[in-house]
Amino acid sequence: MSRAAERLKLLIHHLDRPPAALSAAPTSGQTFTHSHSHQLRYTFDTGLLTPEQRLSYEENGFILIKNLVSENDIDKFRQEFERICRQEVKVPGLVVMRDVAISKSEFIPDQKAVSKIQDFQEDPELFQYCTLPQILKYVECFTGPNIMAMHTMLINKPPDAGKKTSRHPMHQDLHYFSFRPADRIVCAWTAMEKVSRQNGCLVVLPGTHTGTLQEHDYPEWEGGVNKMYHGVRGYNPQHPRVHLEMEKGDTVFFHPLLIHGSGMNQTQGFRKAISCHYASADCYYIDVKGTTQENIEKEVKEIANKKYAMGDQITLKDTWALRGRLVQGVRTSL
Ligand SMILES: CCCCCCCCCCCCCCCCCCCC(=O)SCCNC(=O)CCNC(=O)[C@H](O)C(C)(C)COP(=O)(O)OP(=O)(O)OC[C@H]1O[C@@H](n2cnc3c(N)ncnc32)[C@H](O)[C@@H]1OP(=O)(O)O
Ligand SMILES: Nc1ncnc2c1ncn2[C@@H]1O[C@H](COP(=O)(O)OP(=O)(O)OP(=O)(O)O)[C@@H](O)[C@H]1O
Ligand SMILES: O=C(O)CCC(=O)C(=O)O
Ligand SMILES: [Fe+2]
Ligand SMILES: [Mg+2]
Repeated sequence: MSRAAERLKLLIHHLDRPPAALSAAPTSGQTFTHSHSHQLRYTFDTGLLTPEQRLSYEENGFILIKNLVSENDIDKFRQEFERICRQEVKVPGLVVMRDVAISKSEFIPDQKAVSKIQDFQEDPELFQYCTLPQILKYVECFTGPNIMAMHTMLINKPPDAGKKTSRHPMHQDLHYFSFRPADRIVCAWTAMEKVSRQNGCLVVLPGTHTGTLQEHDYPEWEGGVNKMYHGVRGYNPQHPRVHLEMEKGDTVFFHPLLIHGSGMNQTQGFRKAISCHYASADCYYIDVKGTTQENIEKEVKEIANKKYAMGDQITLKDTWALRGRLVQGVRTSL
């Protein structure tokens, strides 16, 4: 038995009972409230993850799986993205974002102006990504069997226009989410081409998923910041960083409290990745009033109002309930 496997056995005890009732409103943000202090808190044994992989996720908050999505699938996603940019297909609910540095420019051809599309749950071609069986098999290790696709994104990080606006500040995705518990949420992020430090790969601070949700706000960057690109206020700059260089099809799964960002794209190409945030359907919504998430709720409300004239009654929770789609099991709560 390997060292990791032995350690795991020690840690587990009688583990792999299902997590403590998720829908019972907990008073703390923790899923497990047993007396055992050395339990695996972040993963389930479905027979897929090796002991080493489970330990690694428990300790680091992310796991990288090489070559998980086929070239053929990725090429299909790329083609659909290009059709959307050329406005050959119209997708209900889709949010299109352009980089702030070029948003006012008149000289950029259409398909190059799009830095990110969000909420493609109504595009059958792109949504296939969220239902890929090989992705869901991993997702289940973090969420359990009832799985909702909550947020979808295709990121087309543009060549930096010279103001460093192509960077994504260090943040925790949980800042945007009004559902819990955090441990039953996971992001799958797949490189659609080789991503390197040069074109702005993901940068993560391993282990930060064991902390709490931090206060987020716009970073004070001279060249400007994209809409809603909030960053963690005062994270420790000494914390070790890991640059996740990946090949086309490689997929990283990471915890929503993991502090991460992405660097400047210093190449002339548009660095592409596709991602989905999944949550256990057994999660529950929270009211973010009076929390550090009030600032993002306000912005989302403004955008939802501008786009759909939804009135002031809409909450962050409503926008998530509308966007979420069941991809496996039963829609129990979310
Ligand atoms: C059913 C309910 C649906 C609710 C919809 C709400 C959607 C919000 C999305 C919520 C995202 C949260 C999910 C996060 C989950 C994981 C974590 C991900 C972290 C992120 O990536 S968050 C960052 C992404 N943020 C966004 O995508 C924000 C949503 N984007 C937009 O609303 C629009 O793209 C935007 C930026 C407002 C542009 O609108 P649009 O009207 O299409 O653009 P115009 O050219 O007309 O410009 C209008 C105005 O905005 C300025 N502008 C344009 N682009 C940007 C930019 N990138 N940054 C800042 N400002 C921008 C532009 O200059 C214009 O300004 P004026 O002064 O001239 O009016
Ligand atoms: N001066 C800075 N202040 C705040 N955040 C930064 C700063 N520089 C980089 N970041 C953040 O760190 C992450 C990586 O950005 P950056 O482009 O600087 O890459 P890097 O990790 O420094 O790598 P390289 O040295 O290759 O540029 C991004 O999330 C970015 O927003
Ligand atoms: O730069 C990227 O591809 C990832 C950005 C990110 O972390 C996010 O949108 O939440
Ligand atoms: Fe993120
Ligand atoms: Mg740097």
